[in-house]
Amino acid sequence: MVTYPSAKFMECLQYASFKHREQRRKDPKETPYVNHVINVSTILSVEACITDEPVLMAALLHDVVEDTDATFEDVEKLFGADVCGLVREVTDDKSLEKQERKRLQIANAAKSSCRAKLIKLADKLDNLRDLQVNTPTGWTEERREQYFIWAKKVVDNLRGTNANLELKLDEIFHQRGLL
Ligand SMILES: Nc1nc2c(ncn2[C@@H]2O[C@H](COP(=O)(O)OP(=O)(O)O)[C@@H](OP(=O)(O)OP(=O)(O)O)[C@H]2O)c(=O)[nH]1
Ligand SMILES: [Mn+2]
Repeated sequence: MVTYPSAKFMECLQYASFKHREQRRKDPKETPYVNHVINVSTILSVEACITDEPVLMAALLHDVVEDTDATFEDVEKLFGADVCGLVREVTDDKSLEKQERKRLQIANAAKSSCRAKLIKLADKLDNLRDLQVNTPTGWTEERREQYFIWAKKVVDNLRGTNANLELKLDEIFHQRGLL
């Protein structure tokens, strides 16, 4: 018998909330970081109607290796090779310089699998929704504007993946005068 949500999905949620427990977002209210990864998984489930469970799980884990002490080995052992492969695809190499990481996000977007592209689209949608209402602490207007411009370059390389998510992103780019 299949029951929803699955035990594996719940374990994923618990693991992500534990690993990100001390991190906060950069918004003035210092939202717990885990809210972002929950948003990304929820966008995929509710707004994009994705039922591919490893994708929804990888969405919960998409920043766990990049931003906590978790390793790909941990993720593979706990959640399997499929979920781990997706997390790998969406993880930036933090040892690289920021400019190079930003350049690689644009270049790698085009080469990603369809399932990884879904996660990246939802990730950017959540970050941009947040940026529409908040300026992260310490950011100038110019930096916020540059993020929208860069995010559009990433999204342009993710197109043809999910019409609904792309429409919602395009509404934001339109509002910012980028489309
Ligand atoms: N909009 C927004 N972003 C926040 C907030 N707190 C943290 N972030 C993260 O900040 C990143 C953008 O900041 P940058 O200065 O451009 O990049 P950096 O953190 O990698 O140095 C986003 O990462 P990214 O690489 O675009 O994506 P990802 O790391 O989420 O996968 C986003 O996840 C917040 O309150 N609002
Ligand atoms: Mn993210």
